[in-house]
Amino acid sequence: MNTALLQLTHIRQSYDEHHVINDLSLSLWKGEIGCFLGPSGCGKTTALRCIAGFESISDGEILINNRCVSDAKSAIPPEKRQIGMVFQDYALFPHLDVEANIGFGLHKLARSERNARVEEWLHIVQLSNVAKKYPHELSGGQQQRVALARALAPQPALLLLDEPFSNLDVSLREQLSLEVRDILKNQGATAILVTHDQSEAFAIADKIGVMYDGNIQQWDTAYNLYHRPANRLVADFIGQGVFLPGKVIDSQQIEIELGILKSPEPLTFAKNNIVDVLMRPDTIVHDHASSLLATVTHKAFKGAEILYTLQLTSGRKVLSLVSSHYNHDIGERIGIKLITEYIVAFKTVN
Ligand SMILES: Nc1ncnc2c1ncn2[C@@H]1O[C@H](COP(=O)(O)OP(=O)(O)OP(=O)(O)O)[C@@H](O)[C@H]1O
Repeated sequence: MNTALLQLTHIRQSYDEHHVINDLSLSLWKGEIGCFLGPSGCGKTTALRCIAGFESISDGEILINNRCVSDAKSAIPPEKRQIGMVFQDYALFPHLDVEANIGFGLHKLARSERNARVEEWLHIVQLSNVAKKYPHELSGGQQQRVALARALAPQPALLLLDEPFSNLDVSLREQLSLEVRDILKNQGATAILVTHDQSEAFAIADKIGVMYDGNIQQWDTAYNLYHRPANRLVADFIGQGVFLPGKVIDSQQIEIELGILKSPEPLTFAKNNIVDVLMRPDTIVHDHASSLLATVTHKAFKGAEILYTLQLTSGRKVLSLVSSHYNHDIGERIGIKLITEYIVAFKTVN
C-alpha cells in the first residue's frame, strides 16, 4: 500500500511541441513540506500547476491520497482535488474584509462552526486585530498571512504555494518563511512550495527538488543537497564553492594540492582517476597554527562572517568562510586547514 500523500510518477507535460516537464517523479509524505527550486524557466510553476490540475499531463500519473487525479487520459478538476493554493500576488478578494476572505472556502460549514474556524485562523496568523480591514489596508506580509489562512482554513489535503514570498522584502521574506513553516508544522499540513530563492527553500522545506529542464536532479534535504549533491548541476546550483583537481589514490582517498582527503565510504572512481573535488567555503577553515598558507585576494563582509577568496600556491582560488573577528587584509597570507565530512567529487570534464 502506497502511503505517500502526493505521488508523481514519470509525468510529462508540454506546451505545443515544447517539452516542459520531462519524466518527473517524486513522493511527498503526509506532514512534509516539499519545494521545487531551480533557475527561471526550469518548469517549477508548471509542475505545481500540473499537481493543482490547471495543466494536463501527457504521460505518467499524479496521485493525491492514493487517488489518481491526473494521467494521460483523464484529470479531476482543481476544485475536486482537496488542494489549497497561495499565490505570489496574494490574490485576495479586494471587496471582502480579512474575516470574509478567510471564511470564503468554508461555505459548507454551519455559521457557528465557520465563525469559530475563522476566529481560530485569525489567531493562528496573528491578524485578529485587523479582522475587519480590507486587503488594500494591509501590508504585503499581512496579506500573505490572510492568503495562507484562507488556503488552510478548509483543511486541504495538500497546500501549494507559488513563489509566496517573492513580493516581500528580503528580511520580511526570511521571517515570514520561518513563521509559515511553524504554522504548517503545527497544523500537520502537507505542502509544496515553488521558489528560486535557496535560503527560502532551506528555511521552509523538509525536502527540496532541484529542477533543471523539467526534471528533478535530486529530491533531498537541504543538508544533503549542500553536502552530498548527486551531480555537478546540483553542486553548482546549491551554495557556493569551487572545484579543485584531485587524483584518486585508492577507494577512500583523493589527493588534492592541499593534502589527502579521506572518504568515510568507498568512492566509485578507479585508482589514478583525475577528478574535480568540490571545496565549499566551510571546507577551508582558518587556522593560525597551520603551515598551509593561502593569500587573501578578495573579501566580502557578511556580518557574522567574512567570505574570503584565497589564492593557493598553484594559483587556483578557493573560498573560505571565517568568523568576522578575523579581519584580514587583501594580500595577507593566512593559515588554513581542511575539514571534510564527505568527499564530493565528479569525473573531470575536458
Ligand atoms: N502557457 C504557456 N504556454 C507556452 N509555454 C509556457 C507556458 N507557461 C510556461 N511556458 C514555458 O514553459 C517553461 C517553464 O515555465 P515555468 O513557468 O514552469 O518555469 P519556472 O521554473 O516556474 O520559471 P520562473 O522561475 O521564471 O517562474 C518556460 O520555457 C516557459 O516559457
